[in-house]
Amino acid sequence: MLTVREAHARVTATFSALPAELVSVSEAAGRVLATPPTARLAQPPADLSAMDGYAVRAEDVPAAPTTLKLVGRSPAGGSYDHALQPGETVRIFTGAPVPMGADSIVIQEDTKADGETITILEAPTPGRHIRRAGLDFQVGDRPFVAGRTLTTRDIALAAAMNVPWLSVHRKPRVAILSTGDELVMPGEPIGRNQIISSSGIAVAALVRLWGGEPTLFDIAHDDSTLIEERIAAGTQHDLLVTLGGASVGEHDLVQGALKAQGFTLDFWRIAMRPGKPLMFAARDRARVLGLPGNPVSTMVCALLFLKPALERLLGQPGALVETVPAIVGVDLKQNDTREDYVRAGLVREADGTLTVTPHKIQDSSMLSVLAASQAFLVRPAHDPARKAGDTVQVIDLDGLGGY
Ligand SMILES: Nc1nc2c(c(=O)[nH]1)N[C@H]1C(S)=C(S)[C@@H](COP(=O)(O)OP(=O)(O)OC[C@H]3O[C@@H](n4cnc5c(N)ncnc54)[C@H](O)[C@@H]3O)O[C@H]1N2
Ligand code: MOO
Repeated sequence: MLTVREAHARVTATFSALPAELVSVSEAAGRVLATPPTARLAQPPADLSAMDGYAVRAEDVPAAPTTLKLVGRSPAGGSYDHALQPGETVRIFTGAPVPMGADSIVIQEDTKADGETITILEAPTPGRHIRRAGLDFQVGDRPFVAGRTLTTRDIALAAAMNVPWLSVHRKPRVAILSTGDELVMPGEPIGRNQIISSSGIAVAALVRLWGGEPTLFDIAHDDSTLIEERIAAGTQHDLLVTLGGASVGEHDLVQGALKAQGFTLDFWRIAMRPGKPLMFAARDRARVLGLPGNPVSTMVCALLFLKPALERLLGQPGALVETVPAIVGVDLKQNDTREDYVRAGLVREADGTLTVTPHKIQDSSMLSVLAASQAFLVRPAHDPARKAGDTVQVIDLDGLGGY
């Protein structure tokens, strides 16, 4: 059996960045940058006032109070186009250009206006309340790097840089195929021995969360011809994810169908729990990730293998999900030969340390336990027995942005 690390390395090695496309800056949040944009203007474009008040020459107001003559106005979006002369002041507003000759702004609270006579009540220091041209960014600045998943903060900056279009990687198109006679979609008529195909819905949501575009195929019942047809349709996508049918029972038909369609099975057994019957297969440019059917196994394997595969398609490194140290709350028995992803509660103590406590039941069919977990406690194969208080590694599920 392969280790998780070996399987991760083999999966990610076969994916590389999809081509770029242009999207409107207003649609670009959450997309992955292919080519970093360049600022097309400086911000601010000129020296601007940071306050509502009066533009002055500091040398005209060596001490307060001093009176100055009001000679004009500079509103945001307008300007006062004469040089300020000795003894003059201009009414100015936040975001408005500072008139030539002025070197400081006195806020209006520190002034008294009487017609065209303005009394300055606080002596300014040169440069006070002026934002210099290019303070935020200069023409030609490139504040982003390729491969960055654009946040709303990035979008604000790119828009301010006067970049209407951004070059991002095309979204990975992922087909999702659930197989099994027992499965129906939520809300459909359901037979006595049937269950809901929850995993297709969950994986489609994960694909969206991780930047891809899912297509949820109709459920394929346990019929090799039908499964083969769906697999053929799946090859039109960047990746086909199959759910279930990966194991060894005679109703587990996905492996056979993949072989019949000319796929080479790279591997189909991983030394992990849950998730042992994970499959990965390739044919030319087509890739199939076969996730095990038990719903918790599906979710664990999606995090470990599907997420990095999508990241690679998006021009990112596709590293294995990171673990962080935590203190285990109970004693743990020695682990066996499979790396364990134990569903667990996670509490952040007042001093910032994390305490992890495994749930009592670890059945890989139990979504209620998964949903009530904040962590996977990751136990390497052959991990020795642990005492309460020992340090272990965990995946912080609440830190995964909606997983
Ligand atoms: N003799 C053995 N039996 C099993 C082994 C084994 O090594 N030897 N492995 C077990 C493990 S571990 C897992 S995980 C499962 C995975 O098997 P499959 O990938 O073939 O999945 P299925 O048999 O089709 O289904 C398993 C289970 O999951 C439910 N399921 C399937 N698809 C969905 C879906 N889309 N949504 C919700 N639930 C789904 C299905 O109804 C079954 O209950 O095999 C063990 N057996
Ligand atoms: O590994 Mo299975 O995925 O134990 O349920």
